[in-house]
Amino acid sequence: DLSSSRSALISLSSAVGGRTLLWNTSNINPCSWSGVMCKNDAVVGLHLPGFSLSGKIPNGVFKNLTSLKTLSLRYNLLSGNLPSDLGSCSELRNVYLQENEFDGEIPEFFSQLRNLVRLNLASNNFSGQVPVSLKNLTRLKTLYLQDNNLSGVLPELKLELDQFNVSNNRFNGSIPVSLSSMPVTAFQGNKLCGKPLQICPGIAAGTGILTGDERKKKKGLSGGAIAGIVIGAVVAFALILMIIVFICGKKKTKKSSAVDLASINKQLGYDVPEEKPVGDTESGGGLGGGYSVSAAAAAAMATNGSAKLDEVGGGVNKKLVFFGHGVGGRLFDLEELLRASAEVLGKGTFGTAYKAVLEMGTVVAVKRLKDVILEEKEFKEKIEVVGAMDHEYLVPLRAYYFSRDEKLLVFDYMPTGSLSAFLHGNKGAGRTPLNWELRSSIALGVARGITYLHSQGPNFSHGNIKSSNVLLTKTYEPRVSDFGLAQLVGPSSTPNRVSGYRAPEVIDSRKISQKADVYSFGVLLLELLTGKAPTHALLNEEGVDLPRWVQSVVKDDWASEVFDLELLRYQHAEEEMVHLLQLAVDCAAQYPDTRPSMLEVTNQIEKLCSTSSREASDPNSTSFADADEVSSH
Ligand SMILES: Nc1ncnc2c1ncn2[C@@H]1O[C@H](COP(=O)(O)OP(=O)(O)OP(=O)(O)O)[C@@H](O)[C@H]1O
Repeated sequence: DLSSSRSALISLSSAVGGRTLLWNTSNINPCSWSGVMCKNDAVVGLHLPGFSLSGKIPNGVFKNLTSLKTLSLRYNLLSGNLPSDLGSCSELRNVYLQENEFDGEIPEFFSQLRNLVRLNLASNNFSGQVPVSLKNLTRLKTLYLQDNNLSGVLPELKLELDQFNVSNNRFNGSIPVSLSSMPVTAFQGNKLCGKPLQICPGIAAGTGILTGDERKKKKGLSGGAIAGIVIGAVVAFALILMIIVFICGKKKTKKSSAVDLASINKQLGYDVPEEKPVGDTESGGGLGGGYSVSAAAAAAMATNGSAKLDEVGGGVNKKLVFFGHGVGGRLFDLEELLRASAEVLGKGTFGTAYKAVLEMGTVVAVKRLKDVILEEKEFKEKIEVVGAMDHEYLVPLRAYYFSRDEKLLVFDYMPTGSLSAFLHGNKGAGRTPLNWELRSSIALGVARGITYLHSQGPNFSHGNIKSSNVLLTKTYEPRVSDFGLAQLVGPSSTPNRVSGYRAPEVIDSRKISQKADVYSFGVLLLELLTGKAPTHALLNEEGVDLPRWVQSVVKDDWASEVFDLELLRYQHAEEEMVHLLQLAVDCAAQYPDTRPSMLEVTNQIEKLCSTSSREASDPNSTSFADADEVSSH
């Protein structure tokens, strides 16, 4: 009953401390305490991830919490053995104990928790063997044991697991057949062999698989082993050869990208002297990346006047066509653009993007389009529509250039890079963490930008919404880029790789409906909340996309289990996070008709952001403890 659960939680709190010390224990109803979830007057969930808990969990806590369905104590500093009375929580479905310092063996009692679906014991100090009795857990879908000190042979559990990982332990022997379809990464960092890793030495074809123990008994090298070693040596040699070839190949491609802008000059009719790879010369513009146009090429261009330009494209006077007032109020000509020192920013679906630093320090991003199949007139019409878009949260297209051989687009340069790089790039020291306020304001800005595009008419859509197309200003304000480009290029350039953002109904990526944009935006929101890239290798190996992964976790668990680790410390905002998560899931609905419109989405995010800023500025809710109580309902 609730009162015994209450005293159990109080004894837990006094043993492990952390943020459970903020529990208002004078309140006789523990269901209002942060992280405690109740249903029908029973505690069914205990969610204390990243709560700064430390020390040992005393015995006797869990025998008074037998209705628990979910136990999440991940990312704490809990140590010692798991208390044996945890085995009495027979309703448990989800157990998240990863990233602690628990030690001892994996208790046998887990095998009595017949409802277990997810068991995550990763990144602890567990040792000993994996109990064979886990095979009784017929509902188990997730078994994560990586980064422990477990040893021995992996037992044949014969479970239908979706997620499995035992990497970085001390297991040996052969991998059981029922686990052979798991990815290689699930087993790395052990002394294991057999599918999906290399075949175990000493197995003659058809003789079946030996366990580690059996193999130890076999002395000497069998014919198979010798053959294995020989084949291994040959393969290793071939690999080294391939790596050498690959590295040489890479060097070459670097060289060619180094003079990309110079080669544009050539095509435009300039006399470009023999190119020198910039990596070898001094990069004149002083750009760290060093992909500058060689100084000699620039000099040659400077002496060649715009007369030469007239010859390109059949005598039509080709120049940069500007929209509005140029970049930072400055207009420049093609020559100046081509003279600029340039640095490759990256290759995208529609071509390569460069950063170009012009005279007087003006910086622009230039996109060199490939595979444009449109005639000039049609291209002009379409690009003028893009150029006419004018909104705070869009990256403005400043100018374009069209000739038979070259199509260039000039945008404002965004110094902080893309949201994608920020979310998934370097997470090390020196990086500004993306806190909840930043993430929600980025979500709002992007939503406003897309809503603006959609408001131009029913046929207006972005067509390629993803986190690498959300660029950030110095103050981390978002700017949506790349809108309308999918319509300019031929089918070969349309993003056909499984991107994770594309709505299921989309067949032709040049024709993306507004509702398909909404889907992509939903995936982008999920990415912001979970910190997981929709193209995340782990997700893909499991054949699950981000929306389905989130839905499965939310359905049989608590929504907050999906949030990015970095967001865990903003628990005062959990209610808003859960709201945004729900909105994201709605956007990424399977059927277009059930998705909200971008305008509705923007309105909802606006509401959500205004509540959180109101709370933050409300003097009555400044105390962390109070804020916490509010969010736990
Ligand atoms: N205006 C800009 N300012 C700063 N960086 C930019 C700008 N435009 C693009 N980039 C960066 O250049 C790189 C390549 O961009 P690009 O848009 O060509 O490809 P993408 O976004 O990866 O894919 P796609 O072509 O499908 O949109 C990206 O990393 C992007 O962050």
